[in-house]
Amino acid sequence: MARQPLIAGNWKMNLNHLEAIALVQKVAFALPEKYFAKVEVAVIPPFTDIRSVQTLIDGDKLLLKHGAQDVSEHDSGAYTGEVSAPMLAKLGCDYVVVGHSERREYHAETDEVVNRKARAVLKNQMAPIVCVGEPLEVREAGGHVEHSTSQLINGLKGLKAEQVRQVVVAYEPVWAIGTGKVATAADAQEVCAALRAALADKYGRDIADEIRILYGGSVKSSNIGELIGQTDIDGALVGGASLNGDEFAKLSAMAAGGPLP
Ligand SMILES: O=C(CO)COP(=O)(O)O
Repeated sequence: MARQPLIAGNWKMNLNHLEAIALVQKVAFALPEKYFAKVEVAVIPPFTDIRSVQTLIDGDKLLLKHGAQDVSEHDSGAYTGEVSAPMLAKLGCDYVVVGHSERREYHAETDEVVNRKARAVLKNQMAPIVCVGEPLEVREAGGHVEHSTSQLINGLKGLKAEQVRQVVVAYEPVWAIGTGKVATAADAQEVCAALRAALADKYGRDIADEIRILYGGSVKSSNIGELIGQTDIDGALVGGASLNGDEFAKLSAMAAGGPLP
């Protein structure tokens, strides 16, 4: 079964809501509708931008999807500063990133936390983008496959097979994030294939074949073609390059199989 590629732009902590509107308009203007038949394109802005982005997408019937970068594991209550999955669902979010390495590193998120967040997202009919990936010292010691597969299997613990089907996986080697140092297509494929094999082991081949596995780490329009040409890479989680509307549109068009006119 063919998996539809997904290009998701993780804006991280960039752009206020006015800048967000300008960027979404730019992407929508630069990327003709016909490309959306071949690639799903999502923007993942900061929480404070989501309402503006949702209003624009809905109002102009744009084909872009949108999501959030994080979520609380709790549904409601005395959790000052947190944003819940029901709140994000109400804002029409399609995707929620969980377990990004920046959250794991700066906010001490463990696999158990990531697992509870993924469950909260699924319970509210959105798709979690579960991020995994090794730091440089693990890669240098040769433990990258083991590290990433174990993060994934722990992150999905206790989910039913029909929930696992909704999950998107993102392999983001920490050493390739924001460094300009993209993993070679072969390196990325090695880990993405291992992640799919681990999913097949645990949930069966049919489910593993349905799940989209993205690569993330210094993805640009100039390298997406080679990455997406790999058997087990179904798109990208894009940081820096998603902040430039023309570049993000170009990158998305490349993932759809052809350059922009
Ligand atoms: O962390 C990333 C996306 O979630 C990747 O960021 P860069 O594309 O800026 O390397």
